[in-house]
Order: sequence, then structure tokens, then C-alpha cells
Amino acid sequence: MSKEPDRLFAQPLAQVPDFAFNEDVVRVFPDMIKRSVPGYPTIVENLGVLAAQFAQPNSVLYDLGASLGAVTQALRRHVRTDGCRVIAVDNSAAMVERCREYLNGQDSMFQELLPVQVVEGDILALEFQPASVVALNFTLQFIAPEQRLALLGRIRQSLLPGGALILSEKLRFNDAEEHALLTDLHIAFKRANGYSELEIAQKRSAIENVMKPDSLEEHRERLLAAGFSKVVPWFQCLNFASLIALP
Ligand SMILES: Nc1ncnc2c1ncn2[C@@H]1O[C@H](C[S@+](CC[C@H]([NH3+])C(=O)[O-])CC(=O)[O-])[C@@H](O)[C@H]1O
Ligand SMILES: O=C(O)C(=O)Cc1ccccc1
Repeated sequence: MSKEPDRLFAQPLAQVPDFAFNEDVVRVFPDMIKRSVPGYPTIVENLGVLAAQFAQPNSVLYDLGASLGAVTQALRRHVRTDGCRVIAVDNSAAMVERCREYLNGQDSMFQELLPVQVVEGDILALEFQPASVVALNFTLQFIAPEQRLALLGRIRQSLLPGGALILSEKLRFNDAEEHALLTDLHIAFKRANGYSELEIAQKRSAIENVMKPDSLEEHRERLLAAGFSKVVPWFQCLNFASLIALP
């Protein structure tokens, strides 16, 4: 993995462009996400542990919005069920190119890894195969809000009995005081990870038009409306959480 530090927003920008998953972001992405998302390494590793409990023999595991394939790699470390294969999907050409490099490198070093297919494409246009595990690890928040229910409905329809959707998201909070407190604490987390006030402010204005978090209540209601029978939060660190949704 690239170890290049994230300094994308360190210099004052006359106008901050909307955030995009382009080559500049790809270069610093592992550092950016670790320093920006509290609990990210714990979520990714344990997503593999959870997935191993839901994986069904001879089924597909989806990593949707795979970026550089961190979740796919956790699936490879933990899932031991016979005949499983991973389909990792991302619509950023720059992400997909680098993701394939990492995963092909692993393939050539180790035998008996889960087979992985990395697809460059829009998850909104994907024809889902029957799947036992679907991971949306910080991806749904980048999907247009009006498209989210239909996407979750299609994921629900593709899930096999005994399978699960694992959904990780940044949260907003309906209670203004709770929202302000956890937002401030997230900023403190970023500051503690070496981001300056300028970097924090410019990143915030870059993502505000492209990333639209929902509340936990909105997630729960939408997942139930999409046909899931049970929604179980398994992790929260500040304003970032991960949920298990059962078919
Ligand atoms: N419509 C779409 N179709 C496909 N991909 C998309 C779409 N919209 C956005 N993406 C992709 O979703 C990913 C979101 S990052 C996921 C982190 C990863 N899961 C990780 O666990 O490291 C989250 C973040 O950076 O906060 C990006 O790679 C986008 O290109
Ligand atoms: O940086 C932030 O404030 C975030 O909310 C998370 C994030 C992490 C990486 C890319 C975009 C957003």
C-alpha cells in the first residue's frame, strides 16, 4: 500500500473543488481514510470477521465501493467458506487500477486466496448475483439520496438466506446538541491525527456537496423499507458507525 501522506488540502485553495476519487486522492487514500475515519482499521478488520459468519458455501461476497480493496483483503484474511468468491466494484478508474495492482500482487504471493474480480462500474447499474455478504463500507453516503432505497432493495433481493449486508457510514444526528458534540469530537480526532484547521475546513467544503450522511434512524427505516428484517448496529466511534442488516 502507498504510504504517501495526505496533504491534499494543506495549501490555501482559491476555490475548493468538489471532492472526487481521482488520481491525487488515490495516491494518499490509505493515509487519508485512516486519519479521517475514527475506527476505520477496526471496522475493516472486523468486517472480515463478521463476513466469515455469514458467508455461505459457493456464493458471492460483494465489496461495493471497494476503493483500494481494504475490505476485500479483510475478507481474504477471514473467510474460509468453500467456494466463495469476491466481486469488488468501484466506479473510479483510478481506484480500480490501483486496487487491481494490490490484489494481483497478493495473488502472485499466496495460494488459496479467495478469487477476486475487480469491476469498474456504477453499483447503481450492477446486476447482482445471489450473494451471502454485501459490504457497503462508507459508500452509500456518496450515492444520491434519492437512489439509496432502490439500491438497498436490489441488494436485499440478491441476498441469500443466512447472509447479511454490512453497512458502514458517517452519521448525522437529529438532536442538534449530539450532532454538534460528535462533529467537534471528530474535528478533534482529525487534529490529533495531524490535520491543520485549514486542511479540516477545506476538506469539509470539498465533501459537503458530494457526501450526504443520514441519521441512524433514517438508515434503520430505509433498510426495513428495502425489505431487511433486522438492523443491528455493531460498531460506533464518534459519528461513524457500522450496521448489520439481515434479510
Ligand atoms: N455509484 C458508485 N458506484 C461504484 N463505486 C462508487 C460509486 N459512488 C462512489 N463510489 C466509490 O465508493 C468509494 C467510497 S470510499 C470507500 C472505502 C472503502 N470501501 C474502504 O473500506 O476502504 C469512502 C470514503 O472515501 O469515505 C470510492 O472509491 C468511490 O469511487
Ligand atoms: O474526512 C471526513 O471528514 C470524512 O467525513 C470522511 C472521508 C474520508 C475519506 C474521503 C472522504 C470522506
